[in-house]
Amino acid sequence: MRLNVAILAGGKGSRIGLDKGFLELNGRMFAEILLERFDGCNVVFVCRDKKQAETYRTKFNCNTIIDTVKEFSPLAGIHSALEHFRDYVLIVAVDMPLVRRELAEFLYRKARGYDALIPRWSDGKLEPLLACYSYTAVKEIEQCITRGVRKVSKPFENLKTLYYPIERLRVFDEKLISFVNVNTPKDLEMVRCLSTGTEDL
Ligand SMILES: Nc1nc2c(ncn2[C@@H]2O[C@H](COP(=O)(O)OP(=O)(O)OP(=O)(O)O)[C@@H](O)[C@H]2O)c(=O)[nH]1
Repeated sequence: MRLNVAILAGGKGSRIGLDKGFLELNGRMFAEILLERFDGCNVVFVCRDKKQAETYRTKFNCNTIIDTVKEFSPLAGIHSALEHFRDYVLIVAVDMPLVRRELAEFLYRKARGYDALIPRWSDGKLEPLLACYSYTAVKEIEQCITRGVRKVSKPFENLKTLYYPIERLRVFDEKLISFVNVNTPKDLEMVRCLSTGTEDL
């Protein structure tokens, strides 16, 4: 399936002190790993500004777009991605290098007919940065941005959203490592351990 994939890379990475796309796992940068993982898909990196986009294009030979609203939140990146594709978009954070392609493809297929599909843990916690959004959500997102609402999941409270139980995704990813994201040096160590012995990483 030819997915539309938008990789959010516009964060500051202040807790780890580096653009998270440049972090390395088994000698490859996260951005490279994700580009390869979604080989054959329509992939864009959503960057915070022209300078970052230029760096990504030079370093990774990839397509880039820029946040519609500067220094807002990942919601601006999602908005920008929807305006770019004007269709369904799988959103992946650049700090999730262990995402499984099969799981992502399932989310993309399952989102048909909804404004959004957001994976949800049994305790209610959401994973809006490994989720699928429809262009039909764009107006609601704009309204939130205009009101200064930065919370990514907020616009979807008023839309036709499928909150998909994450436990059911174990068929694609037994340990659910797809959802592990790297914020700190300790997280990076954990991801390096998890990737040991994992196929295709
Ligand atoms: N395009 C875009 N991506 C963002 C923005 N803010 C965060 N992200 C991305 O969203 C994901 C989660 O970001 P966070 O971990 O919450 O924030 P961060 O700024 O990357 O890191 P910290 O500065 O340590 O909080 C990462 O992939 C970021 O690159 C934004 O304003 N625009």
